[in-house]
Amino acid sequence: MKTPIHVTSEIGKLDVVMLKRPGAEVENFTPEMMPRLLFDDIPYLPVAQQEHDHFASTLRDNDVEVLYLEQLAAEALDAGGEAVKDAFLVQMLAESGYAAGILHHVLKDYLLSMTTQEMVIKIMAGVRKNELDFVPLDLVSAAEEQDYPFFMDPMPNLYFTRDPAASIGDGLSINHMTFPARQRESLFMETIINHHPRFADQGVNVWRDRNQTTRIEGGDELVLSDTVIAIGVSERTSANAIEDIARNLFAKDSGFEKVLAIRIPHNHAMMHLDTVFTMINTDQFTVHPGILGEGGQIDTWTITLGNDGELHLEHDRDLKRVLKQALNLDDLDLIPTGGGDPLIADREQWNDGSNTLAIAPGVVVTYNRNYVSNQVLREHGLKVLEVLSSELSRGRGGPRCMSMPLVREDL
Ligand SMILES: NC(=O)NCCC[C@H](N)C(=O)O
Repeated sequence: MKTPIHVTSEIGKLDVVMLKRPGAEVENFTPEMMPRLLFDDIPYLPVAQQEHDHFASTLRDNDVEVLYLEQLAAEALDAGGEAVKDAFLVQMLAESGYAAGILHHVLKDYLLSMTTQEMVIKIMAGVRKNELDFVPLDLVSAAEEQDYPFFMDPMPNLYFTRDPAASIGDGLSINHMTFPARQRESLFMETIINHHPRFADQGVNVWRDRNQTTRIEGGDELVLSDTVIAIGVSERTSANAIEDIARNLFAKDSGFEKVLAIRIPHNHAMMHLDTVFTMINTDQFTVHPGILGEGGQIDTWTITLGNDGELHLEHDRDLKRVLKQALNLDDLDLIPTGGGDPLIADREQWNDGSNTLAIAPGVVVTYNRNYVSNQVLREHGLKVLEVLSSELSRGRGGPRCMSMPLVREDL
């Protein structure tokens, strides 16, 4: 059966992708809230939307079917019926701090007074206290910061559809994310997989669900081939989660036989592996020179299933050697962000210069602002499709972060 999720590489011709058009959530907050919401600035929404539409039309022009998270979520809830919508709301409210109590009921009634699509958009955008004709007088509310403007926080990072879930082979991981600002996001994807007619009962495997305590995010999950995935050991993805998903992939007949764990610095600029390293052709990768130590060294562990049924880990510090072995390549081209100039590399990495989205082998979508890295990619023979990036980049994610491939052609 052809499954609605099928991704056996980072670079196979992209057929179907899921995006989220930035909505009110990307400007519905104060500067004070930015660090907690993992944003470095407040985007100008109309321009962010224009830029995102340009990104989507670049993909459509290259024969990619573009689906939208916000639409799929509403369709899934409608297809599921009253009970599914109710259960979704109960869970979303619980995860927003309202498992019970008067505010649980007030917020639920408010959200249910809308159409399903309006409700989904409202949950994403956040619910401000001044929207409701209700002043809570209970003890829990009294203990809260009275001036705090929200009952339910906005989810500005939703347009980075890459992270709450990751397509791997004929399935996906639905992720338990690291920071509270993003943890509710994966509930939308779980709802879509379970109830949207395009995905429900269509043989989609969930390799790892969101009801886990260990942390993993899609920006750290790279499908290098139909047998190998790379996972960043990062600020957002823990070693325990990597071992857990490796065990599941090996046990569940996924086709994957090798997991390369790659340790990257743990900081906001390099929060995921795909902010510093992406695959762009059968033998070409972008890499931010700042993650490599002396002589291009970086800690990697190749994880396989040992004959004893336990995970077997092999440590190596030579990234090139590890990739060549795992992918059976004689040589490969690690293309440095910013052409290797440390200042340009740091500047362009900050604006997602390493975060390329391959839509076919050797064809990548990048932000236009990273003109040095883009030129270097062209010099290495890549076809580079540039998209607009003044406002979208303020959320600290690039074209790979803003896209969740659902179907790619096999290589
Ligand atoms: N895959 C990615 O690197 N996604 C970018 C996520 C940016 C977002 N502001 C975050 O900190 O989670």
